[in-house]
Amino acid sequence: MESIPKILIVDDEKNIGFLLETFLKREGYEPFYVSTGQEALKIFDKQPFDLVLLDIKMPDIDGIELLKEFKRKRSNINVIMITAYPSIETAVEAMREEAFDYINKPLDLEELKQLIERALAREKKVSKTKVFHYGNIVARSPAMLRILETLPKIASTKANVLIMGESGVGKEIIAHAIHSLSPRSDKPFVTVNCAGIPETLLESELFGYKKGAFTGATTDRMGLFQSAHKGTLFLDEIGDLSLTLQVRLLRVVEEKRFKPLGSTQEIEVDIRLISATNQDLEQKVTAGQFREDLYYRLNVIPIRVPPLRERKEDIPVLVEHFLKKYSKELGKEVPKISSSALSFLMEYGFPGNVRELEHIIERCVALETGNIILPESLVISDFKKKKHLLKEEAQLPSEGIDLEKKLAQIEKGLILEALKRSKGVKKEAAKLLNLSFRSFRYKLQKHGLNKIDNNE
Ligand SMILES: Nc1ncnc2c1ncn2[C@@H]1O[C@H](COP(=O)(O)OP(=O)(O)OP(=O)(O)O)[C@@H](O)[C@H]1O
Repeated sequence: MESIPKILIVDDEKNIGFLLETFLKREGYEPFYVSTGQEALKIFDKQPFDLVLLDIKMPDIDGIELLKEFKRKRSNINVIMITAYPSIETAVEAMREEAFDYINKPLDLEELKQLIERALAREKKVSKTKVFHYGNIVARSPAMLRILETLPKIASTKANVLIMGESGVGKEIIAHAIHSLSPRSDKPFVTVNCAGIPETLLESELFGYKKGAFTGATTDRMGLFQSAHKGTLFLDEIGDLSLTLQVRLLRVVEEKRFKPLGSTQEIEVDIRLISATNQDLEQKVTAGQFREDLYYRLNVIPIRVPPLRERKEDIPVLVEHFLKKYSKELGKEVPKISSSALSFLMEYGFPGNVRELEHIIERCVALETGNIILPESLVISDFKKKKHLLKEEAQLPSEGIDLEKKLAQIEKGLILEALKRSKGVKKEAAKLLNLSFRSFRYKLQKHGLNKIDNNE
């Protein structure tokens, strides 16, 4: 079933806003009108709009600034600019900031209708290969897109969510997105890591204590349950929670109230619980290590995040995302990744999932001096790399291969890499490959690369 396209209208002239709202409803869309830039930014974070109609002249935030902000938040959002003062400069600027198009006031509704249809058709065309940007989350794999598309709906309910997946797949970032999309977004998002904290400490962290509850409790302390009141509590590594704490947690989940340690008074809380685990909780339930009743209470909406090796389409977009992120942080120009380095990453198994990829790219950006990332810049533990390369070298598909062709491909790849690294200086490229200039030139010819217009 196709959903009705949601369109955000941003215009300080209320009569135009209402006119557009009525018009779009009549055309079968779901419009949402706001009259200020501030409101627009707020609502944009909460709803998955398909298109934005944006007035270029806004009193509180300039339309172009808003456009930039929308694009920063979701680079693939289609925005049509509305302008009362047609000027080449503003139109050019809007297009430079990647607005879909612009339309002049007084509005020609027929023209607008066609523009909207074109913009939405483009959205549909690219949706199969689109890169999803939500806040800090980027994804392209169908598996992740399916998960991300459900988040606004999940966020609009109060149901508890259990996110399952290996370490580093992005469970916390998803939990955070659910919170930001929810009506609780302006209330706290509190994270608790249930692993590695001794039971008694975790208990006092979660529930807080009264002064004198135990030796060392010199003042009252508010627990995390209370800090998350009206907001979201994210319980990471829930599988590590002791059976005693599971009982206490179950009570809070069921009764929405609890007593801090040493207190006789109950505190009522209104929290949405999102839990995460990298363990097989069902198996823990069977083994008697996790309470079944608690499991069902926490797992009202399950989200299973696949490991990165099962959604390789995400690797290139994540690489690009992290390259930009860390170049910006370090004040460097964004480097490009060579095709050989990218293919290495595409083949790699990422036992540490997205976190591992993020660290690899962070290190690369920090250490890289050139503007192209080569396979050797990827600091993956040597052991893993060697094992991986050996596997690569020894791979022979069951149907066999055309050895000559394969070797020629490898040769061409290495020649291109050498040329890149030597910035096109052929003599240096030849040196990198331990070839005489003559045989290097011969090989360029053989691979049809002799047209490369570079200095020798
Ligand atoms: N789709 C994504 N887009 C951008 N960044 C991501 C994505 N997925 C994960 N990350 C980044 O990878 C790192 C690990 O993600 P996160 O902490 O959410 O994983 P996790 O599954 O909760 O890990 P753990 O089980 O170890 O707690 C974070 O820095 C996060 O920002």
